[in-house]
Amino acid sequence: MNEHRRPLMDRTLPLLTGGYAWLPDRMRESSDRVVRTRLLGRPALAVRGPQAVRFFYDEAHVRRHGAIPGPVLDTLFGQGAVHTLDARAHRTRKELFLPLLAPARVAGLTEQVTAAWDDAVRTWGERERVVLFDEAGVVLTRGVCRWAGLPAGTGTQPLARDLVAMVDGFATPGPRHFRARRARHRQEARLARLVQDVRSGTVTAPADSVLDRVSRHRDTRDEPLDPRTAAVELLNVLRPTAAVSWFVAFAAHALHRWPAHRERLRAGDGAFATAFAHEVRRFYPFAPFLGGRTVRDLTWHGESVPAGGLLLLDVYGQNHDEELWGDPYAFRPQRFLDRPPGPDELIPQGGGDPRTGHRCPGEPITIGLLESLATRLARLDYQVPDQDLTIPLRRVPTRPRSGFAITGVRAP
Ligand code: HEM
Repeated sequence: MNEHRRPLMDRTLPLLTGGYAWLPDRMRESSDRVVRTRLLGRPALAVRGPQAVRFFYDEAHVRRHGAIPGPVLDTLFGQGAVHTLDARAHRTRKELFLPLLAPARVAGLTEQVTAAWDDAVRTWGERERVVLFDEAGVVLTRGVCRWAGLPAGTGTQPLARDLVAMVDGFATPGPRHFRARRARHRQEARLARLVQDVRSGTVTAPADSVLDRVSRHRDTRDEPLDPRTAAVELLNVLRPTAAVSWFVAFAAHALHRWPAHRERLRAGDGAFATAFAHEVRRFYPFAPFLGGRTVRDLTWHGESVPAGGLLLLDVYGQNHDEELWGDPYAFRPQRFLDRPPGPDELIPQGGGDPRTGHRCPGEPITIGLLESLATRLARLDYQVPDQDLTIPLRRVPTRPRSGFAITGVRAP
């Protein structure tokens, strides 16, 4: 087809400097929501829209093995993580994460996190200034460690800092990236020792807890995970749960800019809390796009990419696509009260089926945590002092620059 139409310049550098806007800007030039480009030295095709989601998640089209750059594995996901597996190896490893979808597990984690939140809030009144992003990271880490069965007394604050650092530094060269690498190295080593202690019986993991399941999990060769890989997968539960702190800071930002939403949250309107959580995840930027290696020559809407290239799913662009959302740059939770999102429409945590594909198994947890924490935020009495609340789109992952500081907290 037309893949040899013109030489493509590698766009890795513009991507690193352009951030969230890079792909949507290129998409704007296309009438068919498809962009041919070159990334990491490979030809690439970027697509968007619910049909494109199904195209992207078809295993006959895309494999994950070898798709994720080393610097992202060494910071965000970990070498050998579930994210990098395909076919039977993926489904076998994914079983480890499927219990996370169960409503009872979601409720259990939400209970632990909200208890940690309520404890923390009682101390905020004594402090001159509280940075919500930082505090939420600690609260979420405390809650998820208890829920996952980690032994008490494993210094929550340093762990929270490391979990947040792993996410903060994955997409950037420089000091943030090296902090992320060090954080991962430290925590993988520590948690690998913990898994060994569980296996040797020195530490008891509560039955059926995440720690217990990771320690006992057997892969396709019916062997336990090596301790380092077990630590990687344990971190694949702890780290993204701590990362909900990004959405907590965004929720605070939304309540500050559009305070009218406070009332329905305060009143405990559950359907509205769900809609609010969806709108926070749609409106605010987090994952810019997803990528996989093409297993054969592929054509989408007349544009082609050869086998061995990259297929990219424009996550941020799709969550702001005018055709899907009508008024994508309006923060309007009501849109999800009028109509719940189709599974391949709202894709901040990927698309398709989390049971068989790579979609995030932590989506119900994220929604549950956001519903509860946004409601608690709406009920909290605080002031928002002068600070830099801009959310720079060139920074990945981004957040309000100040981390969202509050003062004069009065717990309910
Ligand atoms: C801050 C909120 C979160 C965001 C924005 C997020 C986003 C994502 C995205 C974009 C993917 C990749 C989907 C794909 O490759 O197709 C993913 C995968 C994954 N997420 Fe999340 N996630 C979040 C929270 C969570 C939570 C709370 C957990 C677990 C407790 C979790 C566990 C995972 C795992 C294990 C995978 C790999 C799934 C696979 O490859 O099969 N995530 N997430």
